[in-house]
Amino acid sequence: MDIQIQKSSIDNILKEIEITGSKSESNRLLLLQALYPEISIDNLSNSDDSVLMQKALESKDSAIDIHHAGTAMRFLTAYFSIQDNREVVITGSSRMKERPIKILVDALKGLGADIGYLENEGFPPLKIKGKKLSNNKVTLKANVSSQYISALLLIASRLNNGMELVLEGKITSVPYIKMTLSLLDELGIQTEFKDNTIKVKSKDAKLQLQRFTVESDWSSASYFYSVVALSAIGTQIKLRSYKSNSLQGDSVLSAIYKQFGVETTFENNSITLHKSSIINSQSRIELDLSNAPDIAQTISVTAFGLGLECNLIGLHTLKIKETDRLVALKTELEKLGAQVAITDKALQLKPATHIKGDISIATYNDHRMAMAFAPLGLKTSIIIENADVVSKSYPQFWEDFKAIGFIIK
Ligand SMILES: O=C(O)C1=C[C@@H](OP(=O)(O)O)[C@@H](O)[C@H](O)C1
Ligand SMILES: C=C(OP(=O)(O)O)C(=O)O
Repeated sequence: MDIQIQKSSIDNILKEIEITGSKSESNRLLLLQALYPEISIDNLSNSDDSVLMQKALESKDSAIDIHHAGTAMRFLTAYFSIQDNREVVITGSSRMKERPIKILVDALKGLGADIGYLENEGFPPLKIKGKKLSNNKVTLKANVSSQYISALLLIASRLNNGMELVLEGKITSVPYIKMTLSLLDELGIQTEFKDNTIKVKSKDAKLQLQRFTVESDWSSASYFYSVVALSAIGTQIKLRSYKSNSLQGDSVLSAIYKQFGVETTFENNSITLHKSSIINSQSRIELDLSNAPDIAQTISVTAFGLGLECNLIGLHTLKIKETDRLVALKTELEKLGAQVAITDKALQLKPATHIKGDISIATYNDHRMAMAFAPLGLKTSIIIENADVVSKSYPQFWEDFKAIGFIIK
């Protein structure tokens, strides 16, 4: 379903939105809950990816289809590798079959796992024969996706001798690794991350009953940051339920969006975003997003909407996400009149003086393409193709967008 967003504006009355739980925290906690049933989880994400993760963990089938859910694919590969005497085929969407998994599979095989490729070497679908893993030390490349590392860490405490991971190369998406380690620490699983080595102690005993409340999703909050940045001075939106000491790396939004004139106030488990200043059109946005890749699309579109120059680096993981996000961003921003240059890891946007109207934005089965471009409805009338892709991480997105004042047909 395509939708049309008419040129809209947000009034000055404070709007409040409750955003679903973090997809990253939820998918980790679901896997940990399968390993340690003493865990209970509040404010679980209602995203497609978390629903698919939960169903896969509950399923007794020998065939699992994880659709577009990358973290779920990687985490479940590790999980099924240690399910003794169970054989599973895990597959996904056609895009999932193009998203590399060899680094993780090689690491698991190094630990003793039995995993085979059913189509192309290095890519899903995989056939996994679960067994007890005999080794505990493995070396892997850390500059392609942190999801491989988190997948290993999540099962590490269930191995007889724990796990020692030696990470090669520049470690990417580090906050996601730290999130995994923090959750293990909260469970009383001992971990150590020093230089390029991570150690996790084995924990076979039962845990004390543990109740976790998932913080709301910061990547989803980015679209409201963009809305406030593109709105008039005085515009405010309140988002629940967030905290200042987040486990999510995308909470860096509160610092980044100051450059777009948006101030963030933390109070009683919520954040209020407030457009407090107009940004000089000569200013330039320069960011390294290797620790926060999921907000690259939002930031590029905000900068374009404000007519600012923007240079983003550290984008090397974007090519293997739901789509090649670098190419998708360039193609769709240029339809609107932008001038964009990309490499395999960087994006440069020239300051724009005009935004074309009634342009139809393709979304490439990527939720973040749909949500990142939507705030441009404050500047022009825009069409978002296959708008229901948002359900991958944020099923209520369009309802919430209407609730803050967007006119959607
Ligand atoms: O571990 C996680 O929950 C995630 C890690 C990141 O992936 P990469 O490490 O591949 O960049 C991020 O892009 C993804 O949306 C979620
Ligand atoms: C990259 C993402 O998800 P995944 O890798 O889990 O498919 C995302 O949500 O932006």
